[in-house]
Amino acid sequence: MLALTMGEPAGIGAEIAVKAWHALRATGPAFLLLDDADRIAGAPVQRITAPAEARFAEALPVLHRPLPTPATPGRPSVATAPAVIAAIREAVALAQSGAVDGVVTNPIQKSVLTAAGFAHPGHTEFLGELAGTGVPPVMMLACPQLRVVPVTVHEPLARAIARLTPELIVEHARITHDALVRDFGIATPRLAVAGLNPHAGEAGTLGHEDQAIVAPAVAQLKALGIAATGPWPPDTMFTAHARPLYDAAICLYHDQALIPIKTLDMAGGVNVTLGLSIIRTSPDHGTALDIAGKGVASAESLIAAIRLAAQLADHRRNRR
Ligand SMILES: NC(=O)C1=CN([C@@H]2O[C@H](COP(=O)(O)OP(=O)(O)OC[C@H]3O[C@@H](n4cnc5c(N)ncnc54)[C@H](O)[C@@H]3O)[C@@H](O)[C@H]2O)C=CC1
Ligand SMILES: NCC(=O)COP(=O)(O)O
Repeated sequence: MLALTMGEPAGIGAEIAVKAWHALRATGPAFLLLDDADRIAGAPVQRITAPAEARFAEALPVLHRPLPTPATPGRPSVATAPAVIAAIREAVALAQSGAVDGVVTNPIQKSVLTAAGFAHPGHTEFLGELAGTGVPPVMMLACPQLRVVPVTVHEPLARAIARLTPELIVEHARITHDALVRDFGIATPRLAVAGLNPHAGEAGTLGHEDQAIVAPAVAQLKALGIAATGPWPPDTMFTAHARPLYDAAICLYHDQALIPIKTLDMAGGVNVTLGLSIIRTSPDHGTALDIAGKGVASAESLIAAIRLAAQLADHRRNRR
């Protein structure tokens, strides 16, 4: 059993949760939804007070957490932000207590939570606070053809580049390596570290960072016994020819990682947080306010996130 959070109530979260229930009710993985049960349409709802009560094949189990004000599709409100945040907290607590196997989060409207006083750029950092393990929480996006890990995430590009150090790259690569072994069942993960500049700096003629920052990070990783390579020229490392040569690409900034995976497989991509004491996945897309309430949202990425969370939880359990 997994716990699925409501996400932004004015977005597509409830709609794709219902679609995911229809797709998975016969086969699983089973999940419960933390949301206002009164606003769930399109599926039979079972109001539960604890995960163990859920009869997933019969109805969508909902831990009823009423919203203070009805949500209007496409128009997020700061009034619902406390409920959105509380659902994440509660899902994490359920996972920490062992009542559920992991957490799947529906997308949040970050600007609205920020306006309501939420101090984190996104789930990843909040989850690091709630369920950290002494290492930074690391974002991975995964689809069948590719796994990417951005070393810097939600910050202006100029600042992200200024923050790059060999230590930061090594730290993210080590956490990725350990998660690939522990949760993904890959015995000897191969990591490809992206370059920053065109042609990975063209021997220093197109920027110094590849030689000064990325290459030393790769050397440190090799010295640690990790099968790391790079810096890879960023424009060719995501081709069909290159992808089979590594298990995860360590990328230097948000869009270097997310553009290739969303272009390859927006529907099947899953966001996974590495370095937590619990399992957490999420669809790779956002709140899709432009289509909220129209009934046209795809639940494919959410379904992939639910399936992957169950697989990761199984791997972790079996390694104990
Ligand atoms: N894990 C999370 O909580 C995430 C939250 N966000 C947040 O979502 C908000 C909106 O972000 P955007 O950049 O506009 O990205 P978005 O993914 O919400 O939307 C981009 C485009 O993709 C479409 N789209 C997204 N999901 C879809 C689905 N399931 N089915 C069909 N079409 C879909 C939308 O209609 C839109 O045209 C922002 O506040 C952002 O921070 C974005 C990504 C992840
Ligand atoms: N662009 C990816 C993203 O926004 C995911 O953020 P998070 O809420 O999972 O930290």
